[in-house]
Amino acid sequence: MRLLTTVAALRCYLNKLRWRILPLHSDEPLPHEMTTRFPTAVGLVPTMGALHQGHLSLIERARQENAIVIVSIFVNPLQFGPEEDFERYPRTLEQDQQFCQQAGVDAMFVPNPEEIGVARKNIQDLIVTQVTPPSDMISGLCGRTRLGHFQGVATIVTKLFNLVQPDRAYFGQKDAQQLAIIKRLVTDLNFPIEIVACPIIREANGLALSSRNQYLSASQKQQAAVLHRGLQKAHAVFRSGVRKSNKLIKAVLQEIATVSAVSVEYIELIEPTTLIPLDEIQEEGMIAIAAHIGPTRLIDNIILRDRQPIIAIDGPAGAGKSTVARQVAAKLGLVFLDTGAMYRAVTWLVLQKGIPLDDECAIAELANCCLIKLTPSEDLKSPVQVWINGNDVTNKIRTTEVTSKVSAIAAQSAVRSALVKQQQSWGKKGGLVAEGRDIGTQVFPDAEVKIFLTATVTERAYRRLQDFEKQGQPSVSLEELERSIKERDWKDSTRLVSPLRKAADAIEIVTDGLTIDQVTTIIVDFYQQCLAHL
Ligand SMILES: Nc1ncnc2c1ncn2[C@@H]1O[C@H](COP(=O)(O)OP(=O)(O)OP(=O)(O)O)[C@@H](O)[C@H]1O
Ligand SMILES: CC(C)(CO)[C@@H](O)C(=O)[O-]
Ligand code: BAL
Repeated sequence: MRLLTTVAALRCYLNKLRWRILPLHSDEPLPHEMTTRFPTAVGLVPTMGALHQGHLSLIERARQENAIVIVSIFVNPLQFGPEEDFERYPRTLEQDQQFCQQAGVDAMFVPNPEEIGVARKNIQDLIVTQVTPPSDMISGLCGRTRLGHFQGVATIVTKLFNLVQPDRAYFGQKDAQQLAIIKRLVTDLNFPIEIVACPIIREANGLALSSRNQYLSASQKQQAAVLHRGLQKAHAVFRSGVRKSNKLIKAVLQEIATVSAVSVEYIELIEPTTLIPLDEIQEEGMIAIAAHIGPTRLIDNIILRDRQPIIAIDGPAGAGKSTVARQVAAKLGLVFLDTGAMYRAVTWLVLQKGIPLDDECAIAELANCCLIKLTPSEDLKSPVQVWINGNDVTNKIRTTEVTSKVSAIAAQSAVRSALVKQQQSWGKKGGLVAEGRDIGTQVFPDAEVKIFLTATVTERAYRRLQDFEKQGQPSVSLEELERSIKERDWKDSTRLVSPLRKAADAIEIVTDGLTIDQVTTIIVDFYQQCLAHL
C-alpha cells in the first residue's frame, strides 16, 4: 500500500494505473494481439481518519467494486466552526495505516492543509474558492448550528473529486445530510462519479459508530444508545400505520427523555434526497437527530419507507432469472419488472438504426430519448410485452443477434444510467420483482430480498439450446453456446459500469438440477421469512 502526501505523487500514481491492458476474451492469456485498453475503476473513500468499522464497511464495498481503492484522510479545517473540535479531533495515522493495509487499500492520500491550499491560520480570513450547495439543503438540520460546515465539506469533496477523479465515491448514511448534499453536488456540477451510500454500522447496543465516540466514556456510550432506541421506537410506530411527523417525532423524544444526560439539538422528519421537512410520510421519510452528551455532539437517523417490498434477482446470463422472477411475481402478486427486456429493446433499436456498437455517443443519445413500455403478460408462459418508441418488439428482442449484442450495449454507462433511472422511478412504490445484473447492487440496493441466481456454464448452455429449439431458431452447437456464455460472464463481471457481482446481503442459489418450481419455492419461502423480520 502507498502512502501519498502530495498532489504530485497522487497524480503520478493514478496516471500509471488508470488503464490496464487485458485480453479480449477471458481464457486468452497475455501477450496476445487481441488485447484492449480497459479503464481501471477507481473507488475513493473520503474520511477524516481515526478509522473504525464504519469506515471499514465503506472500504470493503469500494474494494468489491473497484480495481483501485484510495482512502483519503484529511481533517478539513474548512468544515469546523471556530468553537468546534478541530484541534481535538482524533488523529491516529499509524493505526489508520495498518487498518487500511489490512483492508486491502491500494493507496492512502493524506495531504496536509498547505498541500491542498486550505491551511487554517484564521478560519475567517481563509480565502479560497468555495462550493456552496443550495441554501435550503445547508441551512436546516446540522446546518442550523454548524454554520459554514457544508460549504467546507462541499469544497473539500470537490477538491478530492478533482484530484482523484474516481469512478465511485463512498459515503456513510450516518452523515445523511452530507450524503444528500454530495449527491446533489455531483448532479449540479456534472461530476461523472457514482456516489455509493453505505448503511450505518452500529455498536452492539445500537450506537452508530463514529470517530467522535472516542470522546465518550463507557457509561456515556451506554447512554448514547438511546438515540437508536428512540429511532427504533419511531420505526415501530410507523409500522403500526402512523405517518404524521409530530407523532413519529414524539415517539423518539419520549424514549430519549428517559436518559437525562442526553440533550436533543433537533429531531426532524425530512425527505431523504431533498431534505425538505415533511408533515407526513407519503413514500419515504427520514428521521434525523442530533444530540449532545456533555460536550460531545452525535448524529443518527433512520429511513422510514412506505412501500411494498422489492425482490432483486441478479445473476449471470442464462441462469433462469427471468422465468423464475416472473413466476415468483405471479405467486406473490407482485409486478415483474423485466429489466433485461429493456436492455434488449435498446439493443434492437441500435441494430435497427444501423448504429455501430462502439458509437457510444450515438447510443447515448438514443437511450436518453427512447420511450420503453413494459406490459405484464396475462399468462405465465408468454413474455412481458415490450414496446420501444411505439414498436412492439416483444419477439424481435429474443433473436440470437440481439442476445449476442445486448451485453455490449448494457455495459455502456449512458445506457445504464438512462435505464436505471427509469427502473428506479418504477420501483418507487415497490411491490415488484426485478431481475438483471445490478438490481440488488445498483438499482435497488435497499431491496428487502436479494437473490443471486446462478448455474454452471454447461447447464446454462444446455438450457439456451433448448430455448432455441423451442423457438425454432437455427441450431447452434452446445460448445458454441458455452463459449459465448463464458465470454459474456467475463464481460459482465469485468466491465467498468455495474459489473455483475453478488450483493453482500444476497443469498446465492445454484439452480443446476433444480426445476423452476423448486427455485420459485425457495425464493417465495425466503421472502416470507424476510417479511416476518422486517
Ligand atoms: N457508523 C458508520 N456507518 C457507516 N458509515 C460511517 C459510519 N461512521 C462514519 N461513516 C462514514 O465514513 C465517512 C468518513 O466519516 P468521518 O471520517 O467523518 O467519520 P465519523 O466517524 O463520521 O466521524 P465524526 O465523528 O466526525 O462524525 C463518511 O462518509 C461517514 O458517513
Ligand atoms: C466527507 C468528509 C471526509 C469531508 O471532509 C467528512 O465530512 C467526513 O469524514 O464525513
Ligand atoms: N462526519 C462528518 C464530519 C464532521 O462532522 O465534521
